[in-house]
Amino acid sequence: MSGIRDLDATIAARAGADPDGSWTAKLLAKGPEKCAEKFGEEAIEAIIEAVKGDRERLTSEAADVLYHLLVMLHARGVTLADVEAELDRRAGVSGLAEKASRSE
Ligand SMILES: N=c1c2ncn([C@@H]3O[C@H](COP(=O)(O)OP(=O)(O)OP(=O)(O)O)[C@@H](O)[C@H]3O)c2ncn1[C@@H]1O[C@H](COP(=O)(O)O)[C@@H](O)[C@H]1O
Repeated sequence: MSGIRDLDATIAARAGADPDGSWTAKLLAKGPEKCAEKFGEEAIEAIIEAVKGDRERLTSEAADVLYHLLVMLHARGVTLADVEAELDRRAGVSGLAEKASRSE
């Protein structure tokens, strides 16, 4: 998934760029709430394509979702490394076992 790391680095680099020349800079300049709103919109569009079963459209919307997720995380100072550390923490723990431990 080096593509995601490259994209994350691009987003970080664009953060201080001129909003007139970068969608990322423009979105970040609008604040974390707007970034979260856009992420929500893109997630809904992906849900619609998943329900419809359009593989090509779902792939495209999934790319939008990942991009907007990274922008939203950046807006709140959460790094991809933070998320990867959380994923690593969960690795090897069954989701069923984790759920059971929460309901005790
Ligand atoms: N992956 C993306 C990416 N995915 C989606 N988008 C943009 O996200 C926007 C969302 O589209 P919408 O139709 O929902 O938004 P809109 O209707 O144009 O805007 P609103 O009316 O909702 O405000 C579009 O303008 C897309 O171009 C992206 N913009 C940038 N990237 C990546 O970020 C890099 C840097 O981009 P810039 O910051 O623009 O230089 C690019 O090279 C890409 O790798």
